[in-house]
Amino acid sequence: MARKFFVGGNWKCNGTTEEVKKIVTTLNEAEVPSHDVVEVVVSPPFVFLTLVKSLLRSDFHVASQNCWVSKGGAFTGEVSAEMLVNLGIPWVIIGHSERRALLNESNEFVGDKVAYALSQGLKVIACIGETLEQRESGSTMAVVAAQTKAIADKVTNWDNVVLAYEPVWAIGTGKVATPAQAQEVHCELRKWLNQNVGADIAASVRIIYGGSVNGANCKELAGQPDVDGFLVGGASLKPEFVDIIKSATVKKN
Ligand SMILES: O=C[C@H](O)COP(=O)(O)O
Repeated sequence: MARKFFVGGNWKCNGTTEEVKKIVTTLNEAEVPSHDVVEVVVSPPFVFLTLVKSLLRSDFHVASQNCWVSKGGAFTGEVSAEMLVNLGIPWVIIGHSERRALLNESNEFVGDKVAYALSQGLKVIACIGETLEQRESGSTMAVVAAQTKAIADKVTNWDNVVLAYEPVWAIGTGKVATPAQAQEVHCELRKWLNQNVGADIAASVRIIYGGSVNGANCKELAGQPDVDGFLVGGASLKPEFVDIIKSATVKKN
């Protein structure tokens, strides 16, 4: 089954109203491959979600950067999956390494969040990835398999899940994984899904790469057979995000 290329832009905790409008204008004016070729989702901070949704071209979609693990209620500062659905926000990023590291989100908590968001009808970009120490000690696959298992334990239908492999050592550091490093982990993840979840799911789930992706390195990464797109941080705030979207055409060549 062909996996449609997916490009996500994670704006993280950045932007003013004016800056957000400027980024959206750039995206709206960009000539990019059609929606048949690439799916584009941008993820502004909560406070800008409705503004971006109202201004953004209709072939691109928006994602929240997080949501609460269960039904809303007395959880000060949190935003529930129900609220995102109510606002017409189709996607949510869950388990980003910044939340795992800074807010102590465990594998199990991330798995619960993914399952709850899916149960409410959201589509999920689920993030996994190893630290530099874990990579250097040779435990990359054990770490990402455990993170994926915590999701697989709670999820039966993977139709609305995109798996984002984001090695922590590559995030915001300018040290992008080499195409071979990315391909190796993506391929192993697909094998893990094949053995532990099912052949159809392994073949159809999109595994995207994140970590210092930019306009210069995206094409070579996109050329790897198991790299189905990107989750972009810093470069998604810049015009070069358009070049990253265009790298989807590498799959057609
Ligand atoms: O979610 C995106 C990743 O954290 C990558 O961020 P980056 O492109 O700034 O390295």
